[in-house]
Order: sequence, then structure tokens, then C-alpha cells
Amino acid sequence: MLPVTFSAEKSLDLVAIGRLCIDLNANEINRPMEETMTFTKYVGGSPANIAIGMSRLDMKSAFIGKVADDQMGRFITQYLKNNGISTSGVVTDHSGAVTGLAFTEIKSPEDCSILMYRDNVADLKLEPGEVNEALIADSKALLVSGTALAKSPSREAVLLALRYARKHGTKVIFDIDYRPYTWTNDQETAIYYHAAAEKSDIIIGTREEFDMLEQFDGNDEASDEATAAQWFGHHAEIVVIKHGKDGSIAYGKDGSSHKGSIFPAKVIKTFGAGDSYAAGFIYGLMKGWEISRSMAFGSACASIVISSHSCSDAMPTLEQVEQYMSQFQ
Ligand SMILES: Nc1ncnc2c1ncn2[C@@H]1O[C@H](COP(=O)(O)OP(=O)(O)O)[C@@H](O)[C@H]1O
Ligand SMILES: O=C(O)C[C@@H](O)[C@H](O)C(=O)COP(=O)(O)O
Repeated sequence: MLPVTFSAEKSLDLVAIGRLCIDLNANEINRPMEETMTFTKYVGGSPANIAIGMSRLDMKSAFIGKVADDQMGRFITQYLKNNGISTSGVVTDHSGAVTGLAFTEIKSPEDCSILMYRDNVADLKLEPGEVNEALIADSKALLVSGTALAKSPSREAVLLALRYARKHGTKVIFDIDYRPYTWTNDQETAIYYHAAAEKSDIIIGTREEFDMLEQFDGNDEASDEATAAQWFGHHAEIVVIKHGKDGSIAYGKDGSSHKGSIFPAKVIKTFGAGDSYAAGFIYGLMKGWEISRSMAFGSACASIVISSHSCSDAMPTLEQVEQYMSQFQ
């Protein structure tokens, strides 16, 4: 039996909803931000990275989001188009909002952090009326980034997108994607994360992200197994808990559990690991692979991306992943 069955009727594989931003990745690595002088510009934002990752793997992808009416917004939209991603669901802000920026600090391969500039950002201005129902109806899966739930009106837009997905038999993949900068308080975070997780078929997050989601649920010593069981009580069919360099663990609603190991990497920076892992994992599931094989593929994608300078631009093609994995067979 397949771990998840995606509709064969739909012409798109994945539509992602959430932020389209800019990553400014430090060129001078292994030093603090105070001493970092130059950066390279890439398209960023976790759901954008995942959509780009899927597209590189030849999956038909689309995006629902809002960009600023400026050079950065146009750069992002053009990059998506150049990568074969449908931008018919990408709208332009006209309220004077700006593009979100993520400056990366690479002190060492183990010590990386992100400095986010997210005041008055266009991505969080997406209105419910701007959510393209037809794109969701025509996609096998909707990928929701949890950060898009942080503020209205993007929050309501995402909740509506979730309703459209359930209405049209589009599988919901929820990447918790917790970024503290955008949230007001923990209670609010847990409430809206719950609303999305309850409607999701696949939930992906780190242990810390699940702890954020479940913090008021009374699971004092939340184990990965208890986390999975909690969400199988709703719509979830697969729950994936990521543990950085310790790999990942996935649970299936059929009672199965799958330990994912990592591939060796010449780590430049650790960000981008989760997004590339998600792209590879979703790709595998959509190909009808077993959970373990999909996890291995995701881990290989992650190793490639963390050994590179960017997140989006470094997303590997199928050929690159296969070649990389073949070294370890
Ligand atoms: N140092 C590392 N070496 C090799 N693979 C890694 C490393 N860190 C993360 N990964 C891979 O990326 C996956 C996701 O990483 P993780 O750090 O847990 O997610 P996130 O980037 O969302 O915090 C891991 O399950 C693992 O497969
Ligand atoms: O998500 C962002 O806004 C920034 C990303 O583009 C980024 O570089 C990053 O943090 C990737 O996240 P991860 O895959 O969870 O490490």
C-alpha cells in the first residue's frame, strides 16, 4: 500500500503558499555578521525554496503568494518563472510593503544563524480573496509554510487555502517552519499551528517546532511517537520529525516508523537543510516510493544543499541527486 495516495487527475504536482523573500548569504564565511561585508542575493523563503526544489526535480509546481511592487519582487517572480514555476497565483502588493530579507551569518558550519528583516513585508499581506482556488484544485498537494499563519491577512488566506485543499481532494503538506520573528506570542503560535496541523495529511517539523505546536497540549515529555499519534487522530497520514545531523524519523498512520539517516556533507552552512529535505521527501512520495526511500532521497538533497552556498539556487536536479547517492551504494 502506498504511504499517501495523490490524485492522478491533477495537472500540477505541488502548489506552495507563503513567503517569497530574499536570502542575502554571507560571502565571507566563518565569521560573525559584524565582520561580514558582502553577501550574495538569492530567492529565499522556505516555501519558495521547496517549490524550487520540486521544480528542479521536474515536478510541476506553482506558487500562491504576494510580492512587493519593487525590484526585489520582480526579481523573485522572474526567478520562479525561469525555474518553470507557475506564477499565476503570485500577486503584487500595492500598499507599499517591502520584500522580506534574510541575512545569513555563517560563523562556522555548526554555528549559523539568520537575521531576518520582516517589518511590513509583502508576503504577509496576502488576502483571502487573492488565493487562487483553481490552482489548489488542480494540484496534487498544497504545501503550507507555518510562518504564513503568523499575521493577518496572510493567516486567513492560508486557512482558506486549507479549506480549498480539503474541498478538492488536494493533499495538505504542513511544514511547521517556525520563525520566531513574526509571531506575537507562543499561545497564538500554538493555536494557529493547531488549526493547520489538524487539516494536514503530512506534517513535517523539527522536534523544537513540534514542541512549539504542542506546548499547551499537556504532553509534558513529548516523544516523537506521541507527537505522531496525536496528529493521526486528525487527518495526518505521515508525520516527519527532523533532528538535524542526527537524521529524522517518520511515522505512518499504518503504525510504521522509519529512521532516516544522513548523508555525508562538506557543510558550508546548515540552513536550507529542511527545505531541500522536504523537496526530496515529497518528490519520493509523489513517485510512489516507500517512506524510507523518500527520506533517504530527501537527506541526499539536504546534504547537497548544505554543502553549497545558497538554498534555492543549490536545489539539485534528479541527475545530481542520483549521482551523489550512487557514491554511497
Ligand atoms: N550536518 C548535517 N549533515 C548531513 N545532513 C544533515 C545535516 N544537518 C541536517 N541534515 C539533513 O537535513 C535534514 C533536515 O535538517 P534539520 O536541520 O533537522 O531541518 P531544518 O533545516 O528545518 O532545521 C536532516 O534530517 C538531515 O537529513
Ligand atoms: O525561510 C527563509 O525565509 C529563509 C530561507 O530562505 C533560508 O535560507 C532558510 O532558513 C532555510 O530554512 P531551512 O531549510 O529550514 O534550514
